[in-house]
Amino acid sequence: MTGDLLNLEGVTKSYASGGLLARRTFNAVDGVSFALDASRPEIFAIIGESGSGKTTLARMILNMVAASAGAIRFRGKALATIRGRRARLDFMRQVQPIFQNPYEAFNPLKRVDRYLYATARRLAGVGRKEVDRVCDEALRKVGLSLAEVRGRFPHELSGGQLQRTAIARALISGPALLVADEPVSMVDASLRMSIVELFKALRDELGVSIVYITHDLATAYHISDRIIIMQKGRVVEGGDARTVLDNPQHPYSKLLKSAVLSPDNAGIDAQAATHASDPNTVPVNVRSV
Ligand SMILES: Nc1ncnc2c1ncn2[C@@H]1O[C@H](COP(=O)(O)OP(=O)(O)OP(=O)(O)O)[C@@H](O)[C@H]1O
Repeated sequence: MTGDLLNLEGVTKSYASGGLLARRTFNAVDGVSFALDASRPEIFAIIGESGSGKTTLARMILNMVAASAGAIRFRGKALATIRGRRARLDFMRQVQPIFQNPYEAFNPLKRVDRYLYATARRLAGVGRKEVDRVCDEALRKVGLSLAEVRGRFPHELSGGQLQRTAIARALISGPALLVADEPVSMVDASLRMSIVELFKALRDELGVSIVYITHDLATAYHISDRIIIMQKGRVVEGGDARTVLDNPQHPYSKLLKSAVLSPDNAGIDAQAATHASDPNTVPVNVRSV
């Protein structure tokens, strides 16, 4: 397929802040632009400290929150124009979320296979007789099987197994894009690399693109094709992951780099760079890098 899978142009999200008497607005996300090519599946990392706007951006890409300005297009269609149940379901089939905490994503009182079955039946429209096979296939793509998770409650699986199950669930509808918001930060450090390695396999074997949101530079360096670095809602630097992280230009990126680079350090985060702020930073259009 040619053209952009995902295209963001000047995407901004404003919120009100302050009390009634000192009301003002601030931009949680401020003029972010980038595009993913439909013909080249990739892992695109969005990196930044807490409060830099990553989750807000993810929620806009998932069409859970509307942008205040700018446009997000998926396969050429502006998300703002998606109306009605059918169009929403169609979008959800193609763009699936992976959330940070798998124990929050699954109700503790509900068996996890119920989620897989419901997704297969309702979202992917799988017939009753095919449900087991489809769920098993999705689980096998993440290194599990239906036999391993059938009848289990969330607490009966490890954090890593549960996050894999969440990824399997996201794969059932055959999405072209996964938006993974801090998908390994609640997973044991020893299992993180195996889950991010799984993203690489999904990219290479299934052709799925992944927006990987993280403050963990080690995993981002290890698996990403391209990255953007966000600070206070703005993109301060972006481009090829290795190029940016090997030779960062922005003071904030330089501090991030000084914190981590080895995959063995997969727990070090970006918070150390909190003070590398430069309020005069000009937003970067990643298309041009
Ligand atoms: N619904 C909202 N109303 C008001 N402010 C909000 C809302 N959602 C987010 N914010 C603010 O927007 C800014 C960006 O938040 P966001 O959660 O996107 O950052 P983040 O980079 O994902 O941080 P974290 O890693 O801690 O989740 C923060 O200052 C946050 O307080």
